[in-house]
Amino acid sequence: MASEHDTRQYERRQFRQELPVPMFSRNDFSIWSVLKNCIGKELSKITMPVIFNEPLSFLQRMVEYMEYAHLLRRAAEETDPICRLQYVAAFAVSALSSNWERLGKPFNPLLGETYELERDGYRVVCEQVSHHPPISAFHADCKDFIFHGSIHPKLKFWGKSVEIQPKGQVTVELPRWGEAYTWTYINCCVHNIIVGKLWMEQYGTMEVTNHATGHRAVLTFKPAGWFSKDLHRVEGFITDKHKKKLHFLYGKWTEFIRCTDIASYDEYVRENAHKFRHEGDKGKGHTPNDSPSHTPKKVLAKLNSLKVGPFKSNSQCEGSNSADEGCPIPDVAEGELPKCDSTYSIDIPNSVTLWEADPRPERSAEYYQFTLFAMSLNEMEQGMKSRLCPTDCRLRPDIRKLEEGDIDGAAAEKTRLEEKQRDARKARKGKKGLDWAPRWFTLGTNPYTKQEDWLYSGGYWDRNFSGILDIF
Ligand SMILES: CC(C)CCC[C@@H](C)[C@H]1CC[C@H]2[C@@H]3CC=C4C[C@@H](O)CC[C@]4(C)[C@H]3CC[C@]12C
Repeated sequence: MASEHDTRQYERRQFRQELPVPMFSRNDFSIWSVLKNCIGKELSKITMPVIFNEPLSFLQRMVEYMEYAHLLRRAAEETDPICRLQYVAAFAVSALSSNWERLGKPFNPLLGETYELERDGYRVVCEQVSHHPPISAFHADCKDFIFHGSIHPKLKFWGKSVEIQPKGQVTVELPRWGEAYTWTYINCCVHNIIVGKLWMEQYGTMEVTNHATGHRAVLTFKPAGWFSKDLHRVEGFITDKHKKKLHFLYGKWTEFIRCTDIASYDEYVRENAHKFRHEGDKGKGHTPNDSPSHTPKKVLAKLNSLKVGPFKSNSQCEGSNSADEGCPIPDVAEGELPKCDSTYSIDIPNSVTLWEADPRPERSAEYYQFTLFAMSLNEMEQGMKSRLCPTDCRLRPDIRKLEEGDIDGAAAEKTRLEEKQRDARKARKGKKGLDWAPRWFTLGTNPYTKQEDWLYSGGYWDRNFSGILDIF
């Protein structure tokens, strides 16, 4: 199939490859000194110094999901529902790849803030639909697919780590096939808040369901594990509606995802049982040979629970009030950055590569570890300013100032905007008929999952922006 050619048929504009100035070093600043009094709190309620921000709004960060949108177009081209699911699942994994090494905090969107992007034949519109709790909604469409969802990122600070549990769901619709796919977000955790180098991992189980056929891709994102053998690894199965396994998917969310048929997978496991373990190996008599004899009992118990099955996402965190108990990843020594064991690479015969991450731009480290796609998201393109909705993040002065390297200016603007938001809320309070409501989305029910969801009410692209509130 010709998906590469397909993307090429769309107008290829040249976007900026770098930000205006390199970022300020954060080496002289300690996150711990800011957060030490906030253990157990929701991070959305904590004001952090701008130095820990990246010059993007969370709405823009959310749109980074679209970096590999060509996979959805590719899915729509496939005539076999299993192939379509493979590409939708690959898209779901690819959407997380830009998070690798991205440890700056995006700006909290102001209530009513919006973001739009038109690229490669698709367009997307986002809106901050709620402030407390913070909820962001997005809706992307083109002739081949519709992709929409909402995120409420719950950030919990646990002392040594910050745990992020994004609530909400995403839906992909392929109109040509009358199909809808949905899945939910997995958790992520930022380590080494007190000492050492920050690092992030994403873990948990993601179920991509095709509601029309009952096919499912159940993907497990693994915690780093002992000696970081499983750092960034993802694997899982495609099953039919009777839960029969059809294909095996494996890879790393930072690099690639591959797919093989179940027969090749079974054979591979039989021949490589000593080095390749997965949830299905449970009880096959294999003992981990990498648990040092001096490992404390408590840690070993935890290790075993991680080794034998898909990681149970947040159960360890719930109801725990110990600061040390947050993210359940005890295996990497405190303060250390896990190194991936590169000799442990798997390549199963008869595999097809569904997705491969593009390398980061050369000077990415000087620019908040942005991908090329991220570099362009806050760009004010020619002729854009007059057409944009007045609530678009590109017009936010604090983000623009940070992008230009003016930390103090950014901090002052951020404070001003947050005060303005507070004043506006106070002014609305108690005044009948002045209740704030999102402009482009309404709270409804997702027709496929029957869950509460924010659905696009349409009209944004008519570009009639009269009566839009001034939030900046
Ligand atoms: C104290 C400092 C280090 C906090 C920094 C927090 C940063 C790294 C956090 C804040 C909000 C977080 C995001 C919240 C929600 C999502 C959606 C999910 O599908 C992928 C991860 C992603 C995109 C998170 C990535 C990490 C993130 C950007």
